[in-house]
Amino acid sequence: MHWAEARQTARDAVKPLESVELPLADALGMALASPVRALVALPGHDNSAMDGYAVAGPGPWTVAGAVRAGGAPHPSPLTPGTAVEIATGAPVPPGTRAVLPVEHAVHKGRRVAGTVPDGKHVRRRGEDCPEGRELLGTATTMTAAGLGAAAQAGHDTLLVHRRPRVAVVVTGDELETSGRPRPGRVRDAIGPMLPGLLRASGAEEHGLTRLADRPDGLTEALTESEADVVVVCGATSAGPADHLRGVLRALRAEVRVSGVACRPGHPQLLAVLLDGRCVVGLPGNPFAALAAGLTLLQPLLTTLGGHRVPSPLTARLTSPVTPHAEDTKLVAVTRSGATATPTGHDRPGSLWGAALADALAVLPPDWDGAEAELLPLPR
Ligand SMILES: Nc1nc2c(c(=O)[nH]1)N[C@H]1C(S)=C(S)[C@@H](COP(=O)(O)OP(=O)(O)OC[C@H]3O[C@@H](n4cnc5c(N)ncnc54)[C@H](O)[C@@H]3O)O[C@H]1N2
Ligand code: MOO
Repeated sequence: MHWAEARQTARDAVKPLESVELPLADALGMALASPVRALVALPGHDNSAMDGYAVAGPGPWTVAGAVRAGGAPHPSPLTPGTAVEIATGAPVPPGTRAVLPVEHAVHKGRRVAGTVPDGKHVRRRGEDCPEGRELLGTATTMTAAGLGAAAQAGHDTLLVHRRPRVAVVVTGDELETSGRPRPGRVRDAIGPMLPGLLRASGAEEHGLTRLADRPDGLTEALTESEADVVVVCGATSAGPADHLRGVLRALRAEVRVSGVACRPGHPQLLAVLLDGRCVVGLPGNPFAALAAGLTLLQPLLTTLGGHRVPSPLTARLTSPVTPHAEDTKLVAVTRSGATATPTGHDRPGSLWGAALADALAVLPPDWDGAEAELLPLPR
């Protein structure tokens, strides 16, 4: 299957998960399941944009008191020729014509003078956002600023799609999990890489299982997991130790993507189990696993989490790369403004190039050598 079609198939394979109501602080990075509206007008009252004097009528003005933000409002409307000392954010008394900033005020005993145009430095109730207006639409991913905006608008909790739970199964008789690998063995590089990829896709890890290259443990890992998605690493190919496809057949899973025309990441797969949960097979070659993680797993997880499809990012490559004759090539690059530079060192078995990079450039077989789409790498 073509690379772009495989990504779309992954997006379309699932629907957003159910919604949960969470305190603001817990909703960072999650997608809204319903819009955030302003529960109050913003700002909530006419107030001063400057520290200075709220003045009525033409100057000079007799100063008749002071108002502070959060303090008691001025007891009576201002009459022409009077002023009150006022702090930024404090409610302006009725009758206020403008606020004269303190640095523009000339003091003459109990009177102040200065020039200020009508309406200057007064923020009117509702001028930023009227009460009831939608601030953020459904599917917006909550950022730090988004949480602040929701708090300004009077919210304590948000209705968001729950995070997808992902069980990880790392297979391979040859894998070691610590230290320098002994002769003939290799360190597991995918186990340490996946949590960052899952977090960046709005998902959470729900258990990691290590399996030898045998089918029985794999069947249990797929059927007994309570995760929404099971990711199986390193059993996707056609070798005698690659059991994933056989196990999926035995479980009567519907294989939606069986191999993607991309390099690396060629033998990746996506299947849906009879109960609707998904299985993603990532190739064992570590850079191929990363490429597949961005091709099938990330779109699947962002749909489950209810997020919008991000607008594509593009850049011009600073050095020539020859596209593959038939497959989409994924190349590790570093971005700088509108350009991207290949890092090299990005053969399927090596994560060195990807570790130096901040994106993968997507080069289809018919790439014209101009702009390339970039997939940002998780940080
Ligand atoms: N006859 C064919 N052989 C292979 C094909 C093919 O189409 N026909 N495809 C090749 C490609 S492309 C890839 S990618 C790999 C995918 O293989 P598997 O997903 O079955 O993975 P393994 O065979 O178990 O391992 C491949 C390679 O990666 C190393 N590995 C595995 N897991 C990890 C890990 N967690 N951390 C680090 N390295 C890992 C493993 O030692 C092997 O060197 O198949 C090709 N063969
Ligand atoms: O496509 Mo494999 O995924 O080259 O390494």
